[in-house]
Amino acid sequence: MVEKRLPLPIEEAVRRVLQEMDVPVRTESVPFLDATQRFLAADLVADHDVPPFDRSPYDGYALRSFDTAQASRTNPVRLKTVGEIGAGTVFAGDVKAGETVRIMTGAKIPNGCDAVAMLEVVKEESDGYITVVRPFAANTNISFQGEDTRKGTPLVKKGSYVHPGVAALLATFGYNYVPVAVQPTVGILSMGSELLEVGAPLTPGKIRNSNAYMIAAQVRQAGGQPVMYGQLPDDLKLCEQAVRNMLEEVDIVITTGGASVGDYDLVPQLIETLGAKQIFNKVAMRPGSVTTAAHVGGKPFFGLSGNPGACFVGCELFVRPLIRRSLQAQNIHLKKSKAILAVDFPKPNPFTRLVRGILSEEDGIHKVAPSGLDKSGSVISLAEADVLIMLPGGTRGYQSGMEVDILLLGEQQGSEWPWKSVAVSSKS
Ligand SMILES: Nc1nc2c(c(=O)[nH]1)N[C@H]1C(S)=C(S)[C@@H](COP(=O)(O)OP(=O)(O)OC[C@H]3O[C@@H](n4cnc5c(N)ncnc54)[C@H](O)[C@@H]3O)O[C@H]1N2
Ligand code: MOO
Ligand SMILES: [Mg+2]
Repeated sequence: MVEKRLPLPIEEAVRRVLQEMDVPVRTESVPFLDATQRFLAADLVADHDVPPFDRSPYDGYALRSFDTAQASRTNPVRLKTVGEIGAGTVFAGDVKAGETVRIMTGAKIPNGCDAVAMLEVVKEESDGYITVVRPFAANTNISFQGEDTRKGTPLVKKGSYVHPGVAALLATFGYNYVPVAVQPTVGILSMGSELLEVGAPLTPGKIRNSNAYMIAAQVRQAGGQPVMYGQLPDDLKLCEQAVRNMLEEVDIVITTGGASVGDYDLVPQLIETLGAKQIFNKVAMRPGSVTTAAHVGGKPFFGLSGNPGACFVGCELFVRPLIRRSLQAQNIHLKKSKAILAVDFPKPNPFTRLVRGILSEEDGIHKVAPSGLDKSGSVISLAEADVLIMLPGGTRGYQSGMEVDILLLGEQQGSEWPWKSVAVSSKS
């Protein structure tokens, strides 16, 4: 008789992973370019005003507004050009009454000037003077020191993802080296006698090991460092030794395959021989119901399903938040949003379904539809999926036009806790 497993609601399973497992938070300082797509390990606070000086937003002439107060078509005002400055050059001295400085975008406003006239609105004379035929109020066309931000302003929080905008701020404030969270190492082992190396030709009964590379990409996207432990046949001794090594060497251990109840499914035996503390071995979700989570002395061990769809979902739901937490990210879970179902799901399912889906927009309405064959064992539908459509388990199906929750894939902002409003069934 096969062991009866007790399925945990997804919310509870995620909660227990975060409660009972830990990945240490470590920080390091890395050269700037290595910090992009990493997570900041310190708050970024402006240590100077931006811009750091009053500057011209246009190519033109810096002048004293007072000089132009009476200027008009019938009363043109002539100003003497006493200098020329481009960005990076500072005009030495003070600009006096009746004088102007030719100034380019980004150059510091010369002392004495309080306005800039764009090149297009002045007449340049051949005798070194310009003529203006309208007044320029004080402060016209000036980008003021500190208008972007003031010294001392908190700008980006510790745990933020270093996207291009954050990179711009880091450079602005002189971060040659950037304090970032150390990427936790995640060991990945594929178990299965049917598995071929990626480079091997197909032979009868065998398939290529796609899960390991999928997980590696997911780990990278989450902010971790994948460590490849290859693939092994369904042999307890070999797999046990490999997992023991992984437990010594990496922060998080992942196996894929053999998580179910079959003759060659080794995860249950591995849990026993390793003396691991099992957190769950069944979750009330499809795919991914056979996901196993355990820890050995606190070190996380995930036995993800061999079915690619189930393996993918298990990694996104359980591994990703652990990685993100060790990076001190603010929102460690997939971002939740809402969309309108574009197809029917008439068959009720006792477990919550997480359907690989494509998000699209039509007349301002966001719609979701499956990205392909939605079987746990299908791999092709993963390629185009940009969301997981959440269909809570229960006794009813879902119809096109209904609003449903979705989890966005490959998105950096994340959700604090996307599970609250999702009803899940605990029926096995
Ligand atoms: N009697 C039952 N059978 C099954 C149950 C069950 O509850 N009772 N659960 C089903 C569910 S749900 C899933 S999901 C799968 C889980 O299977 P395992 O985690 O044990 O994985 P395997 O048996 O090793 O392989 C399943 C499937 O996936 C392919 N696979 C395995 N590894 C890889 C890899 N690295 N890359 C690509 N594909 C992989 C493998 O060839 C199999 O086709 O169990 C159901 N059965
Ligand atoms: O774990 Mo299985 O994926 O429910 O399909
Ligand atoms: Mg199996």
